[in-house]
Amino acid sequence: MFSYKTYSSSSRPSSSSSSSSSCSSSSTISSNSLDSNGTQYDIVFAGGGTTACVVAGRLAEADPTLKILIIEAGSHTRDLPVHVQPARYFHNLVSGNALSMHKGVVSDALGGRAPVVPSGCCVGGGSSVNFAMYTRASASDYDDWEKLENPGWGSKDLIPLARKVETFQVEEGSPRTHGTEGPIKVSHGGCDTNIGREFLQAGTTWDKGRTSGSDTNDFRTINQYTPWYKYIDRNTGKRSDAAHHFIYNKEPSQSRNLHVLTDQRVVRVIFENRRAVGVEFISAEKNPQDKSLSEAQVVRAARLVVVSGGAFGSPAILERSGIGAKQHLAQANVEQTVDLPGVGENYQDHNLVIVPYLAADTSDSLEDVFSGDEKKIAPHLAQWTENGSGLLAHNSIDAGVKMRPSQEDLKELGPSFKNAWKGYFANAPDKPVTLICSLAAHMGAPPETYSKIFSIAAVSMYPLAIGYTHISSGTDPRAPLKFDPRFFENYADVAVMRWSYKHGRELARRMKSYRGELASGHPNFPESSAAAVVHNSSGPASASTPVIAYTPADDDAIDNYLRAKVSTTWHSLGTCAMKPRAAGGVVDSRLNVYGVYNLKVADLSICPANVAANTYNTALLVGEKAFLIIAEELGLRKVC
Ligand SMILES: Cc1cc2nc3c(=O)[nH]c(=O)nc-3n(C[C@H](O)[C@H](O)[C@H](O)COP(=O)(O)OP(=O)(O)OC[C@H]3O[C@@H](n4cnc5c(N)ncnc54)[C@H](O)[C@@H]3O)c2cc1C
Repeated sequence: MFSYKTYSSSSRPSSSSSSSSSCSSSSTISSNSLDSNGTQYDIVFAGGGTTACVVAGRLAEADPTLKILIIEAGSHTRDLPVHVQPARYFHNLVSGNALSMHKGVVSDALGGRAPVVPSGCCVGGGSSVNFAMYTRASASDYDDWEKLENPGWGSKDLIPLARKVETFQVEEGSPRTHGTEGPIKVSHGGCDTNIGREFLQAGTTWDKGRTSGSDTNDFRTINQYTPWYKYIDRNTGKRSDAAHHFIYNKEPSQSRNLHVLTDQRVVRVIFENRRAVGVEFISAEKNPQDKSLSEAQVVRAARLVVVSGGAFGSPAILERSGIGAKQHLAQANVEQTVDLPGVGENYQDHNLVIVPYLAADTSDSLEDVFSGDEKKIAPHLAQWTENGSGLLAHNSIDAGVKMRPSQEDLKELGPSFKNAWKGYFANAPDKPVTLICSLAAHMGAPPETYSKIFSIAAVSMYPLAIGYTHISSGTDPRAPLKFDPRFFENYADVAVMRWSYKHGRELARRMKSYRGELASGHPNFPESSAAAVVHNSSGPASASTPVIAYTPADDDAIDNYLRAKVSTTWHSLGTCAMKPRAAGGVVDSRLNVYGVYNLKVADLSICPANVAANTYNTALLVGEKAFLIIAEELGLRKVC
């Protein structure tokens, strides 16, 4: 077992990160040491990602006397170009810096692959590394949460918080659903691309069953081709993440008692008589000499411990604290203190394929900014530095559609999807089945013969796959997790992606920039098939060109391709679900962990069910709601 060292001003950990040492150390927010006044805080956050930043930042504003500590496994992100310049997200993804990689088990459903699901690992978590795509859930998603005995979590409660959190810098947005004064900025980004415009053009001229509009993010609109907005500040061109907009932006008067300790991993929560009184943590950096993990430290929380480690980190912290299913705890030599079999179960994500198409030389592309070559990036950097515009203030994604199938589409989706449709979608008209968008970019190595590529991404919104994540070590928070997302284990999930691939392909070949298909990024159709890959094309198909006819052999080729290619959408959630304990719940509707006191979970692990959107927005809403709950319990009535 660990020996504890309790923090005092003379026993501070040293920073293990170069990026954190490059941050200003003038305020407690940027330094990497504990409060010199002592070891006890009012509230300690285990994890400093998206949701934690919202809750801690709001609490610090509401009561600057509250002593708050955030312990984050990753490093500081303050003013670092790789985090604040939006298009650098691709670099983060390729380098794996500021990410944790979670490797799943080898799966037959994925053609023998082991899926890898990254999550954010830095101050700001996912919000500081994500693609900055702005989409919002369907109102019925939150209403479904409320029906699971979660009063106060329905759309009528959360939509006002969605307005509160954002400033929508797009003229077309309705003030009924969009905000004008919140810290998180949403805009078109630094420019728009011809690829986005062509996608909208193809959708509205060819796809007669769907409409076009300016905003599909009012929690209700679906089946509409619209511009796709971004978490980018129109005025500065900077990423609108939770770290810079809830933590690093604080005035000294609000941040004196708000402390962020980076590069440290929380091992477990410390209890006295089932009351959470602090956490134990160790350096996040694995030191080969440190076999005993003997340098564990403890910090105390007088009023509350909030576990905010995300869908992977939070269940792991609970399990190492003795909270979970006996079988999983026993395998990691952890003594069970609370029997909560739902911990680490109910893992959910979205399925993604990004399909590449050959593009005309005149097409806009983020290939230079994605290249990582600073010489190619230089002109974009100059423009961004001058006025925050251009492709560096972009994510390549300008347009999309949330798709719900027509009767004809339902035939294509086939019998495997029938029960899902009847049970989940048929009576919820605001729920899309898939989301399709264009990218002025190629998310892979550049091909040898063509320099320009655009892509079409398809994301299924409610995969039936439900996975799990559990600890493999009871003492080492750096040990890999036992993880299986179970992607594609239900054939209906494959059918949804096959339909999405076909629809996206029809759109792509009608876009003005279309010049054919990058064969390595498409199914291996028989050469004689009418569906065979088009190696090059002089231009697009017309709107009236008949759709491609696929044979059963073609469908098999698509299925095999999807099994080989499908990936995470980085939207992990659900592993400490907010629902009744008897139904496998981990937290109640006030985010309290069942069976103990003074312990809450606040992040996307609490989602009891999936949402039809990229998940940053839901993390912001969970943060705003958690703040209201905690503020009320602390008696900060002014803000409630
Ligand atoms: C690559 C990527 C691209 C994405 N793209 C988009 C997008 O374009 N649009 C969108 O809406 N959403 C996107 N998302 C999803 C979205 O960003 C996340 O769903 C959201 O940020 C999750 O918030 P969270 O608070 O639940 O967890 P996180 O933000 O992941 O925060 C959890 C934090 O806890 C820390 N932690 C974990 N365990 C410990 C421990 N033991 N001790 C200390 N710290 C710990 C982690 O390091 C992390 O910083 C993307 C995510 C990723 C990773």
